[in-house]
Amino acid sequence: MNIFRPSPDDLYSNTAALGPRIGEQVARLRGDLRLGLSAVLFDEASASLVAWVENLTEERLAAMLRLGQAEMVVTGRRAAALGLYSGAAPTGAVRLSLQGATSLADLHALAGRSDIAPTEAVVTPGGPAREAHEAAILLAKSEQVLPAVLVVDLSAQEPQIAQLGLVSMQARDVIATLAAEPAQARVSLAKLPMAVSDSGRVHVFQTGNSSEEHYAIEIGNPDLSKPVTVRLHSACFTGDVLGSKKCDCGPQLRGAMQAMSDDAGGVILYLNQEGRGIGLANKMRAYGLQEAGLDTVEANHWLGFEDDERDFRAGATILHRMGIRQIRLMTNNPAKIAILSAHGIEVVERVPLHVGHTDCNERYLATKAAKSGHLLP
Ligand SMILES: Nc1nc2c(ncn2[C@@H]2O[C@H](COP(=O)(O)OP(=O)(O)OP(=O)(O)O)[C@@H](O)[C@H]2O)c(=O)[nH]1
Ligand SMILES: [Zn+2]
Repeated sequence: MNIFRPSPDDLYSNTAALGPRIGEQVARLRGDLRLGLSAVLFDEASASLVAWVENLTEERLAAMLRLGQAEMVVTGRRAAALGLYSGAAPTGAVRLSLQGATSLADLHALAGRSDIAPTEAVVTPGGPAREAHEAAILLAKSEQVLPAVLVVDLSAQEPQIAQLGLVSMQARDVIATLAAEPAQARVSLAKLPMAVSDSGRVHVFQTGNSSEEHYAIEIGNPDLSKPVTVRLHSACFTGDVLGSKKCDCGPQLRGAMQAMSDDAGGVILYLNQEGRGIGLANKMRAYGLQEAGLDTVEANHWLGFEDDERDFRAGATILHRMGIRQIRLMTNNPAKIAILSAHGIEVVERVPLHVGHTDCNERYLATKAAKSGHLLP
């Protein structure tokens, strides 16, 4: 009789499969940093203890400061907003030396919290940013947290820190994982009668190793084998749900749905990239700054973000998964056409979508045309 007995090698590989893969380790890392825990990031020659300023508590800040000289790492955009560069802002992460005692309120103000009093704390540019610094900033952006990180070099204390159960990773692996386009798995699909059309279906896609979800909404019965009318829409809670007059999102969403229903149907890709990818909390901070006179792009920069932090590759991936190859794209944003085309979707036609202009969003739309390349009517 042939009895299967796993060899020691099989047993080892079976057990190894239970352990976290790199993408899963990054997911754990993001979870820990969001909780306000610190984590250890290794690069060429060093180990850095990193924590996001926005999520730090007084107690953990004090514990980090006791370990050694702490530095803050921000983006070039934020460093420029702090007045550290007169010319163009450097790209990527920038190290800042903290001079003297630094409280949590000081760090929050340096990070760009526009809702708290400005700080008297003095900062000066530090040495060149390392991979660990870049990784910590990318992680914060990926969780829609202000890109500002407290860092302590761990060269001396590494064995002591190893006892604490903090997540540790190679910075290079974090950077590579965050740059990769994650898989999109369709987890559910059901019919949904809507005001614009009795026939419609909602597909829910979940993104590998993160809590992100995107939706594809079929309006009517589009023939997916022919060029499909598609709207690649980014979530806007204030516009889509509240009917905000500060942007054109709500009217664009409803206008696209109506046009699809009036024609041969279509697909709305509703990507959860609130606030051009900076999240609702930061979008509201940006609105606060806009009340003080900044435009939509300047406000993003002031908070340390780029003009547009969205990754439209998810849109292309979802279209491929649905078997859609050719589209008529309803948009005024050439960047959307470029990314979809670069990822194997043929945009056979651009359908302009100029609706919802109000006195309140005149400056917003003019700024998008002037600075972000949006096409005018
Ligand atoms: N950061 C930031 N985001 C904003 C602001 N106003 C609107 N948004 C967001 O901007 C995004 C607009 O999305 P879309 O309408 O899909 O994109 P678009 O780039 O305008 O392109 P088209 O509408 O297709 O021409 C949404 O995620 C909104 O939440 C703002 O002042 N600041
Ligand atoms: Zn909006």
